[in-house]
Order: sequence, then C-alpha cells, then structure tokens
Amino acid sequence: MATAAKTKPILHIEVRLKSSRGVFVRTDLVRREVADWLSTEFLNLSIDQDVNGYDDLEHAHVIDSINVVDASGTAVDTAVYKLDQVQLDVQAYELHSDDGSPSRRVIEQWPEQEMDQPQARVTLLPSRALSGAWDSLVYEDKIPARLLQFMTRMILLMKRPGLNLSIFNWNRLILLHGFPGTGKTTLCRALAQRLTIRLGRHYTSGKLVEINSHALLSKWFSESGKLVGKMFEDIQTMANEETTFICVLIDEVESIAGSREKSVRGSDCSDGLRATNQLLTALDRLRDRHNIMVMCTSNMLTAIDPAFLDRVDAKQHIPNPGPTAIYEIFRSCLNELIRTQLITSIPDSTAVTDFGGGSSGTGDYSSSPGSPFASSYGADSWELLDAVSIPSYAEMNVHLFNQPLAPARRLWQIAQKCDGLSGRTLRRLPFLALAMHTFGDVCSLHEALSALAAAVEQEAYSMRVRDVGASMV
Ligand SMILES: Nc1ncnc2c1ncn2[C@@H]1O[C@H](COP(=O)(O)OP(=O)(O)OP(=O)(O)O)[C@@H](O)[C@H]1O
Repeated sequence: MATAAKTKPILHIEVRLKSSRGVFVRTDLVRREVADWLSTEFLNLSIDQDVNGYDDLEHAHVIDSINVVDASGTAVDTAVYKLDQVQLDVQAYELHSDDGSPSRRVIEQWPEQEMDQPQARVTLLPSRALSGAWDSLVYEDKIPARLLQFMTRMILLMKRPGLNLSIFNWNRLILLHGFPGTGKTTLCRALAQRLTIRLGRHYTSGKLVEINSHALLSKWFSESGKLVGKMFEDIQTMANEETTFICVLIDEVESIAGSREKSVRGSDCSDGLRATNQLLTALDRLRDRHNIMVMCTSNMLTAIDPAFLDRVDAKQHIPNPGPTAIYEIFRSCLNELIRTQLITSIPDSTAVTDFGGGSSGTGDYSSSPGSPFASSYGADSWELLDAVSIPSYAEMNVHLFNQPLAPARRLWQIAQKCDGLSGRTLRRLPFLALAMHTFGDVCSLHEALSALAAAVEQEAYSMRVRDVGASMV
C-alpha cells in the first residue's frame, strides 16, 4: 500500500530590502539567490536568527537583513532546524515609509457635512510603521503564529485554480474577541503585515484598510446603512487590482454588526439594523474575491448579530497575558528604560536589605558561578557603569532559579501578582511607576523594581475596588 510522503516543516525566512527609492528590484531573484546560498552554506538555522555573512551575494547591496522568523508544519516545537530536514520559504520585501502621503491616506466619503473623523485609513503594506508590532505582542500560547499559519493556508487553498468557491462557505472573515487592551487591534495589524510578506510570491503589494466603525454611524436617519454600503464598494474597487492583497480591519465590529433583534426591541430600531444588513450583504459580495481578508475585533461578543457570527470563519479569544508573558512585557519596558539610561542597572547599596524574597540579603546580585549573568550582576562588575539588560524568562529559569535577590527573580515575583491586568495596563505600569514612585533623572534598577511593585499593588487595589463596585450594581 502506498504511503503519503511525510511533508517537511517549512522554515520561513524574511529578507528585508533596503529602500529602493523607486528603483525596481527583482524580488524573485533575491529570493532564489538567498535560498540557494542558505542551502549550500548552512547546516542549521534557528528561529529568530539574524543571518549574516551575505556580503558576497550578487544582491547583497539591496539586502538590509535576513531573519529566520518562524516554522510551520510538523515538529515545529524546536528552535533549531537542520536544513536538510526542512523546506525553505524565503520572502523578500521592502518596507513602505509612512512619512509621505502615498502610504497612508484616509477615506472620507459623503455626507461631508458630518465628517469630523475619517471613515477609513489605508496603509501600504508592509509598512515601516508596523514593523515592530508583531514582536511587541507577548502571549503564553502561540496565538499569533497559529493565526498567521491558518490565514496563510486559508488564502492559498482558496486560490487554487479551478476551485469552485461557491461550494464552500468561506468568507475569509476572522474575529478576535476578548477583554479591552489584550492586543486585538495590534495583532490584526501585525497579522496584516506578516501576511503580506508571507504571500509576497502571490501578491506584489498589500493594503491595510482600517474602518472606523463609529464614523460610519451617521447621525442622519437611515444614512449609516448607505455609508457602510459605500465603504465596501470602495473596497471592491480597490480589490479589482488582483495583485494587491487587501486586509480590512473593522475594530469594535459590534458597532456596525450589532444584534438586529436588540435594535428592534430597543429604541434605535432602523438605522443600526440597516447598517448590519448592509454589512452582511457587503461581506457576501466579497466572498469570491481571493485577494481580500477581513479581520474584526470585539469586546462584546454577545452584542453581535448571530448572522454575522455565523459568517465568521474563525473566532479567536485573546486572553489577558499570563505570568510569563507579563514578565516578558515588563522586561521589554524595563530594558528600554535601561537602554535609554533612565534606569541604571548597577545595584545600589540599599538593595541589600529590601530587595525582596525575604532572605537575608548580601547585596550580591550574581547568579551561580558560570552563569552568563554572573558578570552582569556580580559584585565584581559593580564598577561597570554600562547598563545590562534583564534576561528573558527562559534564561532566568535556567540560570537564576536559586537566586531570590536577582533582579530577574524579583521581576518574576512582581509579574505573578498581575493576574487579570490587560496588556495595555501592563505596558503602561513601568513608566507610571517611575513617574509616581521615583525621583531624580536616573534611578537604579532596584528603585525601579520597588516602584513597579508599588504601582502593581495600586493597580490591583483599584481593580478590586472596581470589581466590588460592579458586583454591587
Ligand atoms: N499580550 C500583549 N503583549 C504585549 N503588549 C500588549 C499585549 N496586549 C496588549 N498590549 C499592548 O496594549 C496596547 C493596546 O493594545 P490594543 O489596542 O491592540 O488592544 P485591544 O485589545 O484592541 O483593545 P480594545 O479592545 O480596548 O480596543 C498596545 O500598545 C499593545 O502593544
């Protein structure tokens, strides 16, 4: 009996090109040259590796960086890949700048007299403005990578020549839902960016159309439905250019896809209802456009019309970060403050008594002998004035597990007290802590961590007060 050949995992490599300033660069040739070079020169590659040494390539002068970003397929849980056991997927892209008007423009449509905010914003992808979005998000589960793989595969499957799309009820509609501030909007933008890069072989350019749902709700009777209809007509026109991949983002989709049943029962009976009807019709019309993907976010799943929910191909709950993700979020903020020297990571003498952990402090921040952090935090290096960064959670666990006085350990203790706080709040807290609980131009890492602990306690207290208030309503 014939057995299906085992498919190798795919290793995704991104080649970022230097700004070409309008000069045409053959990305297909760059892709091919880099793929050949990697296959002949390397035995292994690791996820997140910045690949160097490409100076002798014919296209070296147009290459800004080569990065191993991700792997998909079977056995994706390793960090290092043997090149003879993977398929290489090399993509080459150039970032569009957002300093000039061509990359970002707003859509403002009739009726102009009530226009106080744009109804949509269009960004050329991949955009320089979005280049850090993907890495800024931290989740314990690999939600972003899983969504990216699923969406890429969905689009490629649907592009299959000759496939009769009317047989399948696919709308290319994704809904991310969860509490406020969990990163849903940022994740949609980051997905749009990464999708455009990953689909570079199939689409020569990308656009992100961010619809401002609130601006589509007209104060004029019955106009909301027309505005929604007109917006999607514009998107259809944009999609006529079949080599452009279009990601539509509708934030807080419940505003224009609200439950029609509730509208009818409530006072606002016809306008919201018309907007929802128009949206459903418009989504149905987009269905056979292979180059459109619609992503929506919502904090209120129960307020969304069931007919809209029924059209959603994939619903993904986005949770608040768990302790390890919280540690990483705080770490990235503190490391930025260390990098810019608002925090100096040199231990100060007061750290001896109150650095947490309850043990009798010696003032020694060093880890066990041989640890890579021994030189950073060890007493021997106290005279060094260069800031050192806080290690990742994984590094901390390996090297500092028995060191309650190490800053990383202290940060981990703080992170464990942040259950229920959103990513938005967490990203704000380190800065807020410095502003509220420290003085002077620069503070020590010890002071910053104590300030962060105080800010976390305050935030947790406010949250408890809010919860008690809510339960009494
Ligand atoms: N898991 C996370 N990791 C890192 N940063 C996060 C995370 N979640 C949220 N943030 C940060 O919080 C900020 C707000 O995120 P965003 O607006 O995307 O959230 P949202 O879920 O869409 O919020 P809302 O529902 O209120 O519109 C962003 O700066 C984002 O970087």
